[in-house]
Amino acid sequence: MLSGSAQTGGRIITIDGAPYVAALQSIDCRFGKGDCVALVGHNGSGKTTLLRTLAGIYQPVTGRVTARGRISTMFSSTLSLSDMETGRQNIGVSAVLHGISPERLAESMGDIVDLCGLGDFIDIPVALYSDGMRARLGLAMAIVGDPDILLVDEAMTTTDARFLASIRARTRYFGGAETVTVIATHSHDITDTLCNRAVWLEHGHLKGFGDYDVIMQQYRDSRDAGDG
Ligand SMILES: Nc1ncnc2c1ncn2[C@@H]1O[C@H](COP(=O)(O)OP(=O)(O)OP(=O)(O)O)[C@@H](O)[C@H]1O
Repeated sequence: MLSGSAQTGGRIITIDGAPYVAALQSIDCRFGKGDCVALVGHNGSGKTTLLRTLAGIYQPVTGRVTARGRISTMFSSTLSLSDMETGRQNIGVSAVLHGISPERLAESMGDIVDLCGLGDFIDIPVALYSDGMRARLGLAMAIVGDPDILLVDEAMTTTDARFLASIRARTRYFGGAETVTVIATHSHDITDTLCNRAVWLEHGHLKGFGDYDVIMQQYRDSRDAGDG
């Protein structure tokens, strides 16, 4: 359903005297329906770059990314909530941006609001929200358009485990049979609960890819040995 392959440097290179980082090299992996994938690795290993490449924000210098289905993202860098608007109004704007008709939004708004679990806060300005509340709203806004592929980063880690369990139980994401979810994070207590696959990056290289428990065991062993 979603596959990526990019060839680049994976090192600091100099062009016309200016330094550049070739952030990913020889990445070759494929995700399918039902996968909830953790991107793991040390700081600067390339997780965010891979996520943005999968989202189409970055184009690989060589190689290609193929995605079948609609992609939606929840990235800390682009969690563009309008602070002076209420949570409900922000959901409305997101629905328009995702091409949802007013009729369809009217039908689903109650469920989305309920999913956020923000109670009365849904109708007050977002400026008054905590980080976790903003993340709850951001995740609801990311899935309002019913995407097939959901890409999320550390922004969602400020939500609590109960909320993520509820999202998993009540939506198609985080392991639902018809969708792909990819999570880039250092919060492995979250991915331990949600993910069935893992991509382990090291200095922009694919160090491991496959079954979550197997790859994470290798990753943790490597860290314990002081390699990661
Ligand atoms: N906007 C940018 N312009 C140029 N290089 C960048 C940019 N963002 C990241 N890089 C470089 O790309 C490499 C991978 O960074 P990336 O943010 O993808 O890593 P990461 O695994 O998400 O890191 P972290 O865990 O610290 O968030 C790093 O070497 C970084 O210096």
